[in-house]
Amino acid sequence: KPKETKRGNRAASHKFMSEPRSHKVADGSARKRRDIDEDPFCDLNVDCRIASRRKFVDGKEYRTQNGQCNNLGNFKWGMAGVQHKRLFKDAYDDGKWDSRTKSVTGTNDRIVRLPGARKISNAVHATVADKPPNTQSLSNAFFYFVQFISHDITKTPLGDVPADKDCCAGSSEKFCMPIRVKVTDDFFSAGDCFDARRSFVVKQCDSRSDILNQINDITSYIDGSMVYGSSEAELNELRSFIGGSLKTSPANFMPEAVNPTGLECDNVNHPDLCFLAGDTRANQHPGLATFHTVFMREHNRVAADLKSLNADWSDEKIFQETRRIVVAELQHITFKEMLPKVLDSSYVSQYGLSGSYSYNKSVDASLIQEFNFGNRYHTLMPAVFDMAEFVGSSVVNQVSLEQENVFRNPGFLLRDNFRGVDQVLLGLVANGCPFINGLMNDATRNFMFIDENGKGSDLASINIERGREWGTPAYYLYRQLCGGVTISSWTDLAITHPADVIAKLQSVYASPKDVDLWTGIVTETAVGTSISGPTMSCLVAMQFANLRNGDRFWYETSDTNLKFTTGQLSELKKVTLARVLCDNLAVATMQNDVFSISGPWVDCSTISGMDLTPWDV
Ligand code: HEM
Ligand SMILES: [Ca+2]
Repeated sequence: KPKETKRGNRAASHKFMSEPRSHKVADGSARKRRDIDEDPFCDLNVDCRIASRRKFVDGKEYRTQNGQCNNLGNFKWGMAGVQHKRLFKDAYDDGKWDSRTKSVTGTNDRIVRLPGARKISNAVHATVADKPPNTQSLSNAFFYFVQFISHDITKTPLGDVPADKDCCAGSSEKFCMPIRVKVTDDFFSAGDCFDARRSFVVKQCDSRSDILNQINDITSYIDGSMVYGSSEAELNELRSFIGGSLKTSPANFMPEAVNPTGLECDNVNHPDLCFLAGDTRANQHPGLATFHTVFMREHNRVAADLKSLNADWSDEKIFQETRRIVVAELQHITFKEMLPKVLDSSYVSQYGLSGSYSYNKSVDASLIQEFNFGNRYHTLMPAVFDMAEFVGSSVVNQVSLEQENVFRNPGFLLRDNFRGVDQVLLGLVANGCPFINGLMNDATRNFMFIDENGKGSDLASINIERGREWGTPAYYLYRQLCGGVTISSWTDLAITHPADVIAKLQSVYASPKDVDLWTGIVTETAVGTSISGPTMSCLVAMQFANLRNGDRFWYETSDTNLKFTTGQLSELKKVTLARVLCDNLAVATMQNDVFSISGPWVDCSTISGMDLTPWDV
């Protein structure tokens, strides 16, 4: 049973990020991140007409593992390892890579610096009491599923800092990004420091410039890369090579990692269990790890059914067909169940997220760096983590834990003789996530990833500093781009931000044009019953539209070589997350809509799902 501990006190200097894995360049070799600044993709020209660049099994085409040649004219669009795109020119101080630090109120002769990240975090994002529940009845299952899908889309690797170099002690290592606490507050003392690192970077391909850009470690397409990995090598570690299935550990859990380095399993209270998934962040939280477990099981469930329908299929054929089905389920659930709660229906229709699909080969699905901030829904983080069980016909919380004891602690899934995963899921569906506003609970603002001294870190400060070190321009430009609104005075924010928030922003920033993108968008008032303000909605909708329209393998494709049959597609469209959960967990009762806590709980047998008979070919 995992140990449960108490909150600790303050941080002095604390390493909280996982170690980077070596960056795999296109030729398959691995080089240390700190040695690279050329982008190996810039001069690479892959001709997608060559069959070996794509993936064929028995003459049928499937997605490549790293996303290569999804777009036949531009092999690297949406592929793992490619640069993030920018909507605007960078805002680096030197136009190349120096973090954005200057206020617009300064001049060349008299530079005014932006307020420190922790200062903004304290003034704008701090909660005095735990946040009230949201008014939309959104469940914690919603929160962790949004994270699960976000981990299909973006993962920005960090640069490497040698273990003997201490960024907080003033090391001049290239990728050091110490975030310093300048004034003593309720949790930290002046002089404390979050030992963060800058993201890994490569030179922009345009040879006239030395501008450095961040890259995506994973495929941006919604292709289940968090389940299957973003390279053949990662996938090979996960496959059993028997009957198309994925490896498991006892009681049908994900396999345990041989080498847990960099896999976010280092909670000081339970460091000895670490699952291996397609994404390195799977162990970050038991809620997230539960979805990883469910979709690994779903893969194996579907693979077993396909094998019994088609006894002559090879392991490879069953594997690829199953992956294709599971990816279709993920795409369907994301667009039919998740996005309508993330975005107001006006954005869903304006960006064509619900209409009929037609592939557009000129759409680049690679990650838009500003979406990365738009999609950091960290302000919805629940203060506590509940595990629940059925008692009679009601779901009752059994264990309630402080989040910081749960982070990076996947052992909860095995609790109670392996019933933990079911209890986590019931807890996620039965309990609501907090109100949507720019405030963060202490768990992520003060106690994230505590070390043995109970010392944690501040995700709000990190998100703000991350935007600056990426040279992401300030919020006001995106408000202009997305809403056509020019921000020149504080009152111009009144359309999007409540008065008390504007006052908080004004208490730290010298100008409304200084407001950092993440801070600006998470403090916007959400549109309708969604969880996103107008600028956030626009950034999120833009990326999801690209992920759909720019994906040649989208599950609704009508391409004769790639499409599902009409019978298959109509079965796939019956899938709901509730059904997937019923099929893969030891629960007999579920809500039809697991993203809402408003119920009712119904017998799993009444929740319809897909019938695989149309795959009997
Ligand atoms: C269990 C709760 C969560 C924890 C502990 C957590 C923690 C973190 C951390 C430590 C980072 C890296 C920050 C940086 O160095 O820049 C991060 C990034 C991110 N988070 Fe979360 N997060 C959580 C939930 C979520 C949720 C619900 C979403 C919703 C979509 C989300 C979206 C993102 C995104 C998009 C990034 C940037 C990913 C990248 O490209 O590297 N997170 N999160
Ligand atoms: Ca992906």
